[in-house]
Amino acid sequence: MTHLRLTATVTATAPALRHIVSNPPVFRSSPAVFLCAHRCLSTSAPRHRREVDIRRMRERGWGTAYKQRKSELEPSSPLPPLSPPPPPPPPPKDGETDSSSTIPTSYLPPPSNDPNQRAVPAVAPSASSLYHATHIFSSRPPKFLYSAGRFLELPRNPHTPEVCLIGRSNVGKSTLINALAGLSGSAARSSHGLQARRANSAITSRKAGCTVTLNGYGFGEPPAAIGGLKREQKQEQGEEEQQEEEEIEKEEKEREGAGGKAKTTQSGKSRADRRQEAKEARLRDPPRAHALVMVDMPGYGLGSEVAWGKEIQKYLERRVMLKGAVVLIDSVAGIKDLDRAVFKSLRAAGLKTAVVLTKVDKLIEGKDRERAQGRIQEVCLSIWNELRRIERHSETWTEGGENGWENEIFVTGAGDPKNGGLGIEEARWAICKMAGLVEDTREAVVPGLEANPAGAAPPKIVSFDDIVWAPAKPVEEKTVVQQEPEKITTFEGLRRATTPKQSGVRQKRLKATF
Ligand SMILES: Nc1nc2c(ncn2[C@@H]2O[C@H](COP(=O)(O)OP(=O)(O)OP(=O)(O)O)[C@@H](O)[C@H]2O)c(=O)[nH]1
Ligand SMILES: [Mg+2]
Repeated sequence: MTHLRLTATVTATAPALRHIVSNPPVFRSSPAVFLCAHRCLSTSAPRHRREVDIRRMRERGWGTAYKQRKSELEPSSPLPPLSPPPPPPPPPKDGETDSSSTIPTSYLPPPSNDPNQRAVPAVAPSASSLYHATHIFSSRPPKFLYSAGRFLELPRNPHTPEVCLIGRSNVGKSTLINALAGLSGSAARSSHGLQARRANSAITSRKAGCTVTLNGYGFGEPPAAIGGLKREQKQEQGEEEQQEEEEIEKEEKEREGAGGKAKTTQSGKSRADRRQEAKEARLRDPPRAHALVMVDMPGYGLGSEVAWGKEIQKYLERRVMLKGAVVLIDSVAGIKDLDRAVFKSLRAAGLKTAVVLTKVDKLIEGKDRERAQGRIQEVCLSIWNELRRIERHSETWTEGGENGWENEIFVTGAGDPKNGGLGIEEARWAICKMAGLVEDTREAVVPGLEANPAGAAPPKIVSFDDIVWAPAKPVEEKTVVQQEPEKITTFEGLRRATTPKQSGVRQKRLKATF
């Protein structure tokens, strides 16, 4: 009786549940609802658990929240369309200030001639590419694929791009995986035990050394051309293969009957043998089921083991579909010796590398925006300095190189209980870009130079014949008189003034043509 009632409840609510699960950003404000919906849909969850979940969701008024959202979004489709991108979140009301929203989520190195040498906030990716990346991560719940203690225990992956998260123990790798999957701050960080495994989430812990194996998680739908073939297409493909095999068998029988030998290749195998091998390989490797595989690694440092390091090294060097590594650095602790060693390993493996700062919410908490940003910029600068130093010993692992390191550093607060989700959309985008799933369509902008200053009229385009040429100006000689040196009041200022560049007592005559 209970079973029947439960089945009926789940069936009746399934479209709504699926809608909630496929729209995590929309339901981010109600993480409990999202988690419960996620668990209810998971067939592996025990019956009593699902019933409790549904009851809890009702208590939390999920029905009202769902109905409101449903009327705002497209009612018939379980997934929102890919374009146009969703509207940006509404601006905060007067008096309601959210410090995290004002912190830029990615930084670029300063130009070499910048005297301040401060990290420069990067231009945000386009709304549609951000949306595309979010769609890959949250169009359906993640799937826990494997847990391998050794490199040789890893299942084969001949087709799906893989990106791994690597960092010191307790830096927040597993929490970031959960946040990428759409869990809000507190749900992402308090994902423990069997319950987390059942919900296909990564297990997190306050204790260092929680993750001890390489754990793979599948995200998103596979592209239709590779893994997501429709049933008719698959049937057609199967029929063609069968026909071909039959023809080969027939040919060989005829040859054998005529006293000839079966046609063999240089390796001594007949075409039929090779075809058989290929068929077996196809059966061994299931078709592509995801757009992307994320691998959560055991952390290095506190609570780690030497053997893990060896297996990770093998993984970085030999995994065929590994498209890149995301190195996580704790924004409070900054870069450490072990991180430097890992950058060197990535250089040796010739692997594309990106850096993500974690736990930025801790920096923001209780500090004003300027101070928090100053600290973030400091950490970014120390990371770039380190990367540039390590890069000197390689010709290929270079700044911005195809198999080098990304100079854009992303900042996140994946486990922030208050403002969970800080920088997560951008981190998703960076990972998808690494895996070749989205493109960077941003134009390179020189910091400090706006492409089109606000209020300026766009330039008028005229034909070549209509161009009115200005009369040539006579070349004039200009005397540039340098300003009087400023008054030195500090010891630091005195030291600077003694350098030949800034002494500034001589007048220079410069000949300039305009
Ligand atoms: N405040 C805050 N805490 C975080 C954040 N990310 C992770 N944490 C906390 O940091 C601790 C470690 O997080 P994990 O995700 O388990 O770290 P890990 O890197 O997977 O650790 P290992 O598996 O031991 O290597 C947990 O207590 C999290 O709650 C964050 O963005 N903000
Ligand atoms: Mg972990």
